Amino acid sequence: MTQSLQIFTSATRSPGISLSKHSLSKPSPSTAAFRFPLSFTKSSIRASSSPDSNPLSSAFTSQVLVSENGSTGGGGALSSSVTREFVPVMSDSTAIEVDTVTEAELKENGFRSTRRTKLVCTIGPVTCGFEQLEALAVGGMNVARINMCHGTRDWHRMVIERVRRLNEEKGYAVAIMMDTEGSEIHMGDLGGASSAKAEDGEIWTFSVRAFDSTLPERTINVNYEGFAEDVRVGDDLLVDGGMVRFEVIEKIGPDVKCLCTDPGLLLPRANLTFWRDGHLVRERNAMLPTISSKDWLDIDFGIAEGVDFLAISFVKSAEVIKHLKSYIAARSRGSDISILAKIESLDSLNNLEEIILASDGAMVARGDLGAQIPLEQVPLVQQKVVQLCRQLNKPVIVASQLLESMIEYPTPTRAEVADISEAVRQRSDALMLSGESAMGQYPDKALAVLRNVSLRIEKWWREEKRHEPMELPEVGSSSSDSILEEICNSAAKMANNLEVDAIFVYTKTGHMASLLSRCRPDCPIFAFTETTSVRRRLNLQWGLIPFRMSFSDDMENNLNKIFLLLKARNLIKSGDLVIAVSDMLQSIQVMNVP
Ligand SMILES: Nc1ncnc2c1ncn2[C@@H]1O[C@H](COP(=O)(O)OP(=O)(O)O)[C@@H](O)[C@H]1O
Ligand SMILES: C=C(OP(=O)(O)O)C(=O)O
Ligand SMILES: [K+]
Ligand SMILES: [Mg+2]
Repeated sequence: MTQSLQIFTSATRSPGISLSKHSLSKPSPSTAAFRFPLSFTKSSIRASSSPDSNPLSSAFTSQVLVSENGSTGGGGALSSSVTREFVPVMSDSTAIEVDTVTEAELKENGFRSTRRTKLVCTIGPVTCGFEQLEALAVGGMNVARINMCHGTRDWHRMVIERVRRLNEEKGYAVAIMMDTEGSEIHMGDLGGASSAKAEDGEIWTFSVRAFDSTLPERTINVNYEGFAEDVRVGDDLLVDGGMVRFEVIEKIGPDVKCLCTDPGLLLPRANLTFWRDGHLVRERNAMLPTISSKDWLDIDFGIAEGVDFLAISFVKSAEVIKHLKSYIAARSRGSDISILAKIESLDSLNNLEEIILASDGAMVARGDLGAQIPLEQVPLVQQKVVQLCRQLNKPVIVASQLLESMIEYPTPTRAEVADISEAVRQRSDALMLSGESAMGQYPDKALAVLRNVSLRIEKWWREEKRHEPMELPEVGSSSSDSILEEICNSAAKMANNLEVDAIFVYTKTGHMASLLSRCRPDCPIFAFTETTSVRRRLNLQWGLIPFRMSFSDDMENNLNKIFLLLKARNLIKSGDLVIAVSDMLQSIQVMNVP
């Protein structure tokens, strides 16, 4: 039986919202009398509905319209007049696109076991091959990140093409994130070396000179012309936020002589910050534009290549995000690139809420963040950003050094596992690998650690019923937004109380799926959407399993079709309990799969 709660609003919406009971299915005595007792248990619902009494079971003989391009359309799908274009739905299970890894996971272990936390992998020299990309996709990579700090545009184009091919040929929906270089101060390329070791007591030269051929020994190129002018003797120079530390001892024209005080490995294009009297010197950085001229060219490249996400480095204010959004809107109408703000500078912390509100999501970029604020504050900032993003309904990624030791070693440290657990426990949308997958020795093992720790913590969370209440303020401004939000909040609550197997959501733009994801329900959320790009973008959000298929405005049709398609692929079975919501119809339906 289908039990539905439908919300009717008057044409003007203003005179108030009336809640009313209504069934989309044939009226039956039980649905008409339906009230929602929250003490209902899953078994009591199961016991009260038998497949035979389900009006939906008649749909098994129905047929759907398949248009010339192979997509299905719903108009009149249940009508009995069958024309040449109609083909039986039972043979049309390919009309739904779902991630091959998720499909295998669902078949093997059922709904409860699917991973809710999404995984982002930075692609670099060790993972740019087709087979290596495929291995990451098999291992659960939801988003591939390319970092414009490194590599040529041709190299990035090649990676994008390979990910696309992987999606097309092998049925994945790996999204692509392009991360800008940003215009902070960083070192040059180390003359082609993959790293250089700086030892305690050594004197190194940091220079803004352009060296034509090979770099002199113990010399580092700096990208920022004002560098030699700005630093002072006695300043501390931190590479990558303190991985290696120098003290400025002498300035000679464009060269700055520095004494190594904390030895370590220098990596190409590593970030540089300088500190004076215990404070970050940032006057000059504040003058640098967030989006450099090179970044603008990279952004044009990203738009042309159709990347799904643009992650903007060193965001200082909401204005830069708004400016970028209008730039993209003007350049490519109808573009649906999501803009993620990287929270990695002091300025971003001062304008946090505005920045997140202006963006489509955020990244806690702990690498550079740890170079700008005392390290012991980084976990607090992480907690705050993750929480704020969820409240504002923006996906959030926790990034950098999650498994740093696995660049070199095949197993993580206990501390790294604890760090990942904490990010999962905070219920961040996604975790990210950087050097571990870009240039480490064990990219697949690192990904497996993220996957296994996520699964374990999520399972523990559900078993212990640890619903940490979080106030979810209204994010929309119109009354129809409020209705959608209430529907999602209620549907998620009902799903937990009734222990349903899955929530189904039909969403054109992905918005309603993200509102459900924000509630972090116990069960997975099957998000059905019509466009491939929305499907890829939903892949970054917690708990969503995005499917692509076409659907009509008729929810009953859509549900029938989905049940048939999913059953044909053994992804659901009769008796599974689902809640269905849609942004086309303001209703919540609870039903057993016929
Ligand atoms: N496209 C690339 N080409 C070469 N090396 C790369 C590439 N992307 C990443 N790497 C390597 O992986 C390391 C970690 O990547 P990431 O964290 O994204 O950059 P960064 O260390 O500059 O913040 C980089 O320092 C670099 O050595
Ligand atoms: C993710 C980060 O940015 P990038 O790797 O581009 O420096 C970071 O700083 O943590
Ligand atoms: K970057
Ligand atoms: Mg950074």
